[in-house]
Amino acid sequence: QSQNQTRTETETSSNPPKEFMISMADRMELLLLDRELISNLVQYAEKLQEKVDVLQRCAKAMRTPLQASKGREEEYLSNPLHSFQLIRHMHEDWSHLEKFMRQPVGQDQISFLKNKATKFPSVEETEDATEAIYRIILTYNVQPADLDQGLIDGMHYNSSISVKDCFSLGSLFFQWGEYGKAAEMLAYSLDQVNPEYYSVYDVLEFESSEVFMLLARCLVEMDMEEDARTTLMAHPALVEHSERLLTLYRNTRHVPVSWELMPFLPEEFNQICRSWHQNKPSRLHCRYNTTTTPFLRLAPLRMEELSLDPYIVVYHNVLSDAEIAEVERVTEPLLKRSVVFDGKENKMSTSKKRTALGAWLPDDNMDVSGRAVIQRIFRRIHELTGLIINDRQDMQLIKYGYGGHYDIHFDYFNTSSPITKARGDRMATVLFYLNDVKHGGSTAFTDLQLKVPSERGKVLFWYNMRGETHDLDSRTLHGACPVIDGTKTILSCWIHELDQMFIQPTYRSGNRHS
Ligand SMILES: O=C(O)CCC(=O)C(=O)O
Ligand SMILES: [Fe+2]
Repeated sequence: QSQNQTRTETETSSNPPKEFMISMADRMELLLLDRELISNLVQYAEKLQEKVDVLQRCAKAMRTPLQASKGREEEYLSNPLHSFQLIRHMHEDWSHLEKFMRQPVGQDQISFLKNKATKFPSVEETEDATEAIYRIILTYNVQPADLDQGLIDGMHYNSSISVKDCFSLGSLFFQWGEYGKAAEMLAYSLDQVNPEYYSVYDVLEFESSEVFMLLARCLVEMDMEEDARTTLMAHPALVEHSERLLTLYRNTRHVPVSWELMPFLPEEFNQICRSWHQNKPSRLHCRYNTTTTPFLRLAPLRMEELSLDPYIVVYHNVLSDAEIAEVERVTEPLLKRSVVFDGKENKMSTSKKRTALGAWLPDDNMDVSGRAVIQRIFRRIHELTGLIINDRQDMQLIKYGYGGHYDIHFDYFNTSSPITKARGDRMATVLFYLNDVKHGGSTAFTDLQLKVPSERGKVLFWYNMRGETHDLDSRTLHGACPVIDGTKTILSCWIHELDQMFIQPTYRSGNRHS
């Protein structure tokens, strides 16, 4: 389980990369570019076709006068007119034709394509996009055949998937050591091969033998050597190498990438994310909270208790549309990918634990109106929870795109650090959902079998510690399910225990650093 990312991490500030998963506008740009390039390709083909047409006409024009010569060449050449024609034609025409044949065609279209290459997604961006689909497939248990029909978690998306898409997903599953899923995906990729497109595969440098080899390798990893042999034997180019390849795969077993570089999506968590998971019916109720603070007597908020132990409640309609819009406006320029130190590569890299953009609030560069809305939200948190909100409160806006998720984690640190020494650990969490997510993106509490969908204006509040003892409560293990459709924006605010020292009768440090 990962620990929450903290304010102390360094963050990259260079050229902001495109956010294809999060930003519809960035994806739209790609789609429009793709359309432009397809018309460019059609234009290029037309230019080539014009030349082909002219060449065919030339061949026909040159062939016609010779037609009469077939089988009676001597007679033909005894005609002085024919002889003259032949000599003149051979002297002049072929050199002109050579000039024409050499003339480049469609150079403008080739340059156009080349110049647009700077706008193509990078290797990293493409990996991110593939990993996003990997998370959706794994969490929502999407079968390859479902993917082809665009069926995800019980919803129909009007889409399908190509051979190359399947192969690239299969390769990622393989890299991450999910050999069974990889094999399913690769086998499905082979089913999708369309003989009509053989020449297209050639141009796109797609070798079906690569799919067969990777599939065989997965089967070896799963100790299914006989099936691996059959797979290799099924490809004409691999038949004679099959034994050598099998020995190679047997002797060089695959090492999946290190677990730190992979998302952690255990089955217990995934099951809660899926649409058929229903929270256990509780006998807890929904009521208006008018008691926590005097403010609530004037403006009661609809409150729903989700769990009494640990204490988890939901409030509805806490933030107004104007407040949400204001928070989003002031945060937009601050959003960055969170990065963590990757010990293996010895560099900062984007975290696979949480695939989203984040911004710490409030920020020094924020305008007056931005600061005001953040302060108003802090006050609202106090009114809801009755807890003391420090003026150095940590609050983070998190924005997830498709496939965006947060690995299961505890919000407390359970380590000794300057923050925990000064303010204690994170005793409670307040989570504001700023939008409705069309599909996916719920918050899931694994141990409690509890799912909380992202719904605009809703606030989730829970204690990470037991009330009496301040023992860290491991039942609060939770994460964010991958978003399937749309984006998800939340505000996370963590309330520290030592900030409460004047309102709590006694303080105990609980079961720390266990
Ligand atoms: O996005 C979510 O639903 C969960 C966020 C979360 O766990 C956190 O910010 O600590
Ligand atoms: Fe959390």
